[in-house]
Amino acid sequence: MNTVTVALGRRNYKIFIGRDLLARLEEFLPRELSSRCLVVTDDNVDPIYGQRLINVLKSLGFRPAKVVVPAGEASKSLAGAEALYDRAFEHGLDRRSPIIALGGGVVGDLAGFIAATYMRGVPFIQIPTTLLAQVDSSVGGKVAVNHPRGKNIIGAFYQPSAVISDLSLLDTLPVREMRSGMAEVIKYGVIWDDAFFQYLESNLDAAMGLDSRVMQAVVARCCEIKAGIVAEDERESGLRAILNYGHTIGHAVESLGGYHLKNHGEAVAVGMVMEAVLARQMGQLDVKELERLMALIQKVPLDISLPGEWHKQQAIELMRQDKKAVGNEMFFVLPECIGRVHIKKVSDQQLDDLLPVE
Ligand SMILES: NC(=O)c1ccc[n+]([C@@H]2O[C@H](COP(=O)([O-])OP(=O)(O)OC[C@H]3O[C@@H](n4cnc5c(N)ncnc54)[C@H](O)[C@@H]3O)[C@@H](O)[C@H]2O)c1
Ligand SMILES: O=C(O)C(=O)C[C@@H](O)[C@H](O)[C@H](O)COP(=O)(O)O
Ligand SMILES: [Zn+2]
Repeated sequence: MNTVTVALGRRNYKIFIGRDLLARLEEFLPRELSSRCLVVTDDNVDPIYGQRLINVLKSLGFRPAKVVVPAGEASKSLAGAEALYDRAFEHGLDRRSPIIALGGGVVGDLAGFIAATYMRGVPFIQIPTTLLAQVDSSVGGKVAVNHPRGKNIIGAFYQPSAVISDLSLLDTLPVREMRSGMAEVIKYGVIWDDAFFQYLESNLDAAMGLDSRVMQAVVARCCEIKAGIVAEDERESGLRAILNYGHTIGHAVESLGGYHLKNHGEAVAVGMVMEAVLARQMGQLDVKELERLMALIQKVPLDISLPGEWHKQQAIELMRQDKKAVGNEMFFVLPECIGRVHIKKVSDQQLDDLLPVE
């Protein structure tokens, strides 16, 4: 097992990474929790792991209630949140009652939003069940629901008390979701660590085949990188924005595809390639580095074509709502080489030159 600490002073917490951790839950939970707790999961994960978690919690003396939301991005909404508040009240949760997210990034972001706001904050435990959630969304405290006009618009920075990344939960993950998670894995190589990118170039097949040693190394390295960045800039006043590489375009692609033509990781893969092409057009990225990125993404394989529902002007409007934008000015995370990115203002003309019409 690996343990990674997110160093935030009194709000320090640990990420536990290994196989078969669910059965050892007691070792990882913080002390002084109330017995009543709320498990949030979705209707794909619940039939596979829901009852197992409930049984473990009961064996530890907890009195768990469970909310099962429909799988998919639509559950990450204010309406979805309201149902969870109701359940929290009905079950008599108090300020020491943990909210436990058992699922992918959708469940984690939604449950975290409830934990941040119910009674102005209750303990939050992440048990991520997708690769994407284990390497990214369960770490760092960005919790949110979507607004019809934009993704993650209503949210908070609210850190979990512990993250339990049980790698054996990935055994049942559909291959499409493995590939999607791999996009965010590749992101860490581009923004921070060429050696890790090289490791992926050599070990991608083993990772996709869920080789235990490789998967352990991959999830641990991603968490280490994210933990370091979040510890330095928890609320994204500077450095943390590099975690948003691929997302300015990616979020627009995800939204234009109605959140189903491309899921989050698939859209981020498109965004990473297009933002690398933008860096290249601006004379900042060597063509060989762009080719390395495209080769690794295609090896996953992830499809880097735009969704059928692509409309250039709508995409630009969506990009203007990006949280890195200041007034009318748009900022992008652009690679200089594999392992190093910087944040750069991009003009309307530069964006117009990059994006295809249809
Ligand atoms: N907070 C953050 O820092 C952060 C970072 C990255 C992404 N996100 C958000 O995360 C979301 C995407 O997360 P995701 O890719 O995990 O998607 P997801 O939560 O929708 O899960 C993907 C699919 O896999 C299923 N699933 C989950 N675990 C499974 C398992 N072990 N076995 C079988 N099926 C399983 C789910 O039911 C779902 O159908 C987006 O909303 C994105 O905005 C947040
Ligand atoms: O943790 C971060 O910071 C990230 O940006 C990680 C991203 O992968 C993630 O998709 C995040 O939810 C995007 O946040 P947003 O601020 O662009 O909504
Ligand atoms: Zn992301």
